[in-house]
Amino acid sequence: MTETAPALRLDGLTKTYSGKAAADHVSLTVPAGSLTGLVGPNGAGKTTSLAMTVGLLRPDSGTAVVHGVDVWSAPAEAKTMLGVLPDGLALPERLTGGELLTYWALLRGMDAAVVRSRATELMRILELDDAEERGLLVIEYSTGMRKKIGLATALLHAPKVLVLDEPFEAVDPVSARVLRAMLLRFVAAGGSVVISSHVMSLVENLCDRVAVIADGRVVASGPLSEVRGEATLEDAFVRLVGERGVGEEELLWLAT
Ligand SMILES: Nc1ncnc2c1ncn2[C@@H]1O[C@H](COP(=O)(O)OP(=O)(O)OP(=O)(O)O)[C@@H](O)[C@H]1O
Repeated sequence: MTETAPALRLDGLTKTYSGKAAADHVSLTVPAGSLTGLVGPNGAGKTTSLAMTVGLLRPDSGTAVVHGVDVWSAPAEAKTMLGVLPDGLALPERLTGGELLTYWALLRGMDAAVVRSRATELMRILELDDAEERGLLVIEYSTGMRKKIGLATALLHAPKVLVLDEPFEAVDPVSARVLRAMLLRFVAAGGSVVISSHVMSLVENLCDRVAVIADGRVVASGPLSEVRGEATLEDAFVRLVGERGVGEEELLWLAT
């Protein structure tokens, strides 16, 4: 690990499905201590890029390096530094949240007492403690609760870099505030975060850097103020990715 290295350096990450590039030479630097928002239209390549970044999807070409460690040539070392919330996280469902966290952490070789105390604290802060007391299984969780337990698994081993695919999706406003505070605390303590999101106001309020991806390519990246300029992030986003309205002659049948 190199202390002066950026938290993440993506260089030319490319993934092609049936001749079409889902990610097309995606390059991005995430400075240590920053909170970066990754935004882009549906199907732009955000999930594909993040999955290649954290070692879940093998790139056709390109590299992903976390604090100087190549994710694909030194995966074990890289993954100790990464906390990941993947898209559509498949969780073992016949466990309570607490059991899931314990199982996850013991697989990572963590000390059982440390796991117990961190899991209890995380579940209390994320308001999953009540469900745990009732013995609720993850299969019985709501969508937002599943997102929260997924986040807890990402945080449990105290990573240096969090890569979170749509962490705020389906999370209620009170929990979203808690999550924001947790991420800001994480960054203040020297961690680095990348989140993907479709909620421009959230990215604008939370992130200090932003990357816009469209059609598999990074079309803008840098400090939030530079990417959005004088406009709002939403306006800058629409300008960068193109606008699509509903024509006067379209969907007329909806009004009949
Ligand atoms: N396993 C796959 N097989 C074939 N095509 C895929 C596969 N995974 C992703 N794609 C395609 O790659 C493109 C990028 O998908 P991706 O999920 O990365 O987009 P996204 O930006 O995360 O979208 P969203 O905002 O809707 O979640 C899409 O056209 C998608 O259909």
